[in-house]
Amino acid sequence: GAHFEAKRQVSQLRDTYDFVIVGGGTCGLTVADRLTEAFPNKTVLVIEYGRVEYAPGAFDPPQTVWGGSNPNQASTWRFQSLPNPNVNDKVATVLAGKVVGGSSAVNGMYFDRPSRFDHDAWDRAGSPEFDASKIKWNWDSIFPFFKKSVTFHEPQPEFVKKYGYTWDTAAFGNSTPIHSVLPPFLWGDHAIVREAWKEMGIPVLRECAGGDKTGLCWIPISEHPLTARRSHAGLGHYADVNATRPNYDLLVQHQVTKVTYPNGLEEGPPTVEVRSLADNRMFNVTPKAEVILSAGAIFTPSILHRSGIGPASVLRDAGIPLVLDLPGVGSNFQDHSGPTITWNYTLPETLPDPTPDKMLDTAFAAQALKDFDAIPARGPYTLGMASSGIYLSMATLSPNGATTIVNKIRNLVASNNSASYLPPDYRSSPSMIAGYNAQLLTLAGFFANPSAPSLEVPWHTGLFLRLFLLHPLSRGTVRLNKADPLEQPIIDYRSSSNPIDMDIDILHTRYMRKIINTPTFQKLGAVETGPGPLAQTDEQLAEFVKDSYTLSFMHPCCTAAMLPENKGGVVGPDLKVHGANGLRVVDMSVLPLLPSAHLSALAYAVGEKAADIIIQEWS
Ligand SMILES: Cc1cc2nc3c(=O)[nH]c(=O)nc-3n(C[C@H](O)[C@H](O)[C@H](O)COP(=O)(O)OP(=O)(O)OC[C@H]3O[C@@H](n4cnc5c(N)ncnc54)[C@H](O)[C@@H]3O)c2cc1C
Repeated sequence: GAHFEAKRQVSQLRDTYDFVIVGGGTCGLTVADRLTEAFPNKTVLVIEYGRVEYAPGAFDPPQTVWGGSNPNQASTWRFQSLPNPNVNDKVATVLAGKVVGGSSAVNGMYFDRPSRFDHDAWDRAGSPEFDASKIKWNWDSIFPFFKKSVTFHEPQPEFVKKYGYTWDTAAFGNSTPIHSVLPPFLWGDHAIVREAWKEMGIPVLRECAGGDKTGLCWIPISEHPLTARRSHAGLGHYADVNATRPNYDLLVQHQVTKVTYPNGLEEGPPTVEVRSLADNRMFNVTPKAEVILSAGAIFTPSILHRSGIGPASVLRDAGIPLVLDLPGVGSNFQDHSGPTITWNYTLPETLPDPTPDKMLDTAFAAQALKDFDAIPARGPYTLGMASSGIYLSMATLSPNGATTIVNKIRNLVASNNSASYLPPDYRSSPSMIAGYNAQLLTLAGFFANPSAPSLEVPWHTGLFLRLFLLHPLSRGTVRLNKADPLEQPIIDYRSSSNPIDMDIDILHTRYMRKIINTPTFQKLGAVETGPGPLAQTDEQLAEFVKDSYTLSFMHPCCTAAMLPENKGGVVGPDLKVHGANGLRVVDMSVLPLLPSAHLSALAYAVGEKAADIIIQEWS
């Protein structure tokens, strides 16, 4: 099922649809699958910008196993942000899938889940306004949908023995053609860093997908257990189900430009304006039931902006007539980011075999290809971007540091000064300021909580560790490009615009560099190269952080947040846009806060829960 055809082209569109889903990505196809399954008599149209493509995995041949991004990757958007003045004017590069399957078809396949605290915070952030809603997004309410959203395949006993894999099947539902595995191969040095982490006192956890994840985790990757080829939404939620769903239509290579309310916002669902990429022809589709925006955290706010739904001042500036003033649209932008520490082993001959440089050996590389094409597949090409990760709370890795940071955040809120760190174009919005203050207090609570992670470090192979700032305090924006509003929006990360983020990055660096002194690293003659032994003061470490900073780990989110309107929210717990009838958002825009995990497992779970909400409403 790796290659598949779009079922219906534009000439075959039906006269009417019940649901129109904008964006055939991770969330959009999950919802489409569930709606067409639950409602055989209702029709669903998914409109997708990209096309149907084979989507290779993170290391699908013929590329080398250690080199950069996959040259065979399915189509992606590549966005360049504005420069970030607080990080040496660096520009973030952020990708997103432009293909059926969306970002699940191009991502690194690392398949971790957030912690229970992330989800419990969503409910708290919506309180008291959302308290009356029957729909909850706390951990207990979303966990069943995490389980439902993936089929986990237990590793073969030989690999359990070889690598020491552990897991808990109770965390998985195993009823969906979205697959995850612990890979049948790890590079020799994978065990080195795991061992060093244990020596640092980091607890080893049996399973991290059940809500509790402060410790050292095995992380599954999203691929098929037999072929080791990428498992993604375009396969699991379209190709694998579509033959039995005459009510499921997919229209590829079409861009949704905007939604309109010809009879006013009360009279939904809106009309969807569509542009054919082949000939620029424009046409409209008006569903009977709902429009669901699932274009991702960068394009969903752009569609809303073009529709006149967004911050009044921003729309005025862009020359777009205001339909609905919602300051949160394209605001509250967040992404994971962080510095990278590096080292050398001065006794490299003692590293356990095999190491990735073996791929330069013709016989080893040829065998790797053969192993990848075997059933079940084996060897280095079965890997995703990482298979282990640590998730540590600030209160554990630096109790004093955490107290200082928590106090700084609380003082910032108490002194009414937090707005000065917000983007200028929403600094004066009372709802955005109220929402930001509530978020800051929630994050202070995370940092004080010994069980809520603040730092993630995923691990694969090599001589570097990337230190993910899981909960940034800085907020950015996604705004229309006035020169060409149909193309890429202007993305402003504003990284470290709240200086406390830099304090946290420094604290994470100070902690993680201790790995060099562990017995395992010392046995290998490990020498720190970044930050390097000369960097000791906060000022020196700040320079290191800026120099080595990755501004985006490709997890843009939160630009149409599930929050009350008076806290800068765009959607309610039912995912309906505040004040706009028949319009929902279901994608990574709706997160109020970045979670302590990469986003794809969460995107599937949000899609599953959203589908459940919609099904209940229309049953
Ligand atoms: C390179 C990369 C690496 C990543 N690595 C990981 C990882 O290892 N692990 C992990 O968990 N997460 C990872 N992520 C993040 C994760 O995959 C995404 O956050 C998640 O898949 C987003 O899901 P979504 O449904 O919000 O959006 P998407 O899956 O991106 O779907 C949006 C869809 O909307 C379509 N679209 C956009 N605009 C329009 C329009 N106007 N009209 C019609 N269609 C439109 C797009 O083409 C796309 O198909 C990575 C992401 C990227 C890009």
